[in-house]
Amino acid sequence: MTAQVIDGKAFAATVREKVAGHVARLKEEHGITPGLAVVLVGEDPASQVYVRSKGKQTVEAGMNSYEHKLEADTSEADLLAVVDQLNNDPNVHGILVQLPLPGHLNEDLIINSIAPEKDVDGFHISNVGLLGTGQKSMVPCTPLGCLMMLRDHHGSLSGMDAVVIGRSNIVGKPMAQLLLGDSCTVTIAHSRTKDLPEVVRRADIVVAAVGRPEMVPGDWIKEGATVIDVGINRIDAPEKGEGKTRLVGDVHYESAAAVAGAITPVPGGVGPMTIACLLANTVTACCRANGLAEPEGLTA
Ligand SMILES: NC(=O)C1=CN([C@@H]2O[C@H](COP(=O)(O)OP(=O)(O)OC[C@H]3O[C@@H](n4cnc5c(N)ncnc54)[C@H](OP(=O)(O)O)[C@@H]3O)[C@@H](O)[C@H]2O)C=CC1
Ligand SMILES: Nc1nc(=O)c2c([nH]1)NC[C@@H]1CN(c3ccc(C(=O)N[C@@H](CCC(=O)O)C(=O)O)cc3)C=[N+]21
Repeated sequence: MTAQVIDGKAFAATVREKVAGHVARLKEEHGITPGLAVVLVGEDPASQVYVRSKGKQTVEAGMNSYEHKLEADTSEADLLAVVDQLNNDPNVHGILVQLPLPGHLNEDLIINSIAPEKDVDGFHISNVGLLGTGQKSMVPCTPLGCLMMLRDHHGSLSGMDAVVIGRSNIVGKPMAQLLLGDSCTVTIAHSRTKDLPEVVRRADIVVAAVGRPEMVPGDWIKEGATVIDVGINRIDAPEKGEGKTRLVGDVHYESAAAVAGAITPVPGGVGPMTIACLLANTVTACCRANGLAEPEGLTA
């Protein structure tokens, strides 16, 4: 079998189009422009690339983008003050503090200082609790993007065996909650899991969010399974020339695509969906803030 490629890049473009449509309507009918503020502390080059691309897509969707770039040695008090100012700014409907933060800053403290209704990452403990209890919340962008692709491919996920590799707060755990919400039988695997290959072989749906380049080979994948590769790993690519690099996922694409029923590529899979869902969450937050009906199909 050769897997169907799930084109996250194309799917993300359709999500962004829907977002842009809602933004246009909010402007015309209500005179409101949704705004997204992104806070970047320090100069991590990968983070700078993401932040730039988020800002560009925010503006392309017709929304306002506010970028706050702070020095790497910014104090916790100063960062909290920036978040507080954004919490109180009526033009800002979504706030994202780019992670990871420099080591001297307490990530939990900073994330939990964001007003939950503006927490478009869905990382605030209130949103985590709401998601865990099946209540309306802000849903983390990366797992939301994965869920949208899975629903689009399968229709119903009910009764499917899903294995999520990785238990981080930003990907693995919320992904497992969403799959459970769609009535999958969910296993969360991690670095202490015994016989990971056997666990993964049971899965109808595999979500790999490990951060280890090409760790999951094709012979761990059940014939016909759907593989969602969250990993974004930059590795050396001497074949492209000296000092060149390329992006790979956490799944060994070639061998997995030979047995899977469907698979997301890297790049062009989960990454673009993450940003599209960030824009979607911003529109959702803006509608909720203004007591307006929120767009359908843009959240879980
Ligand atoms: N496409 C996108 O938009 C995004 C992509 N990413 C990418 O997704 C990947 C995961 O990110 P994130 O969740 O933040 O990463 P973390 O490092 O926070 O978590 C990694 C998880 O993988 C587990 N793990 C590590 N090694 C193994 C192993 N050998 N076997 C089984 N499990 C293992 C860890 O287990 P333990 O808990 O036991 O240590 C941990 O739970 C990264 O490549 C990241 O770049 C992340 C966010 C967004
Ligand atoms: N508060 C916070 N929220 C995040 O959502 C968040 C974060 N911090 N920190 C970093 C991770 C990573 N992340 C990505 C988003 C898009 C791509 C993406 O669009 N990737 C492209 C390729 C980009 C490239 O070429 O480098 C693709 O996969 O096709 C990747 C990774 C969001 N993150």
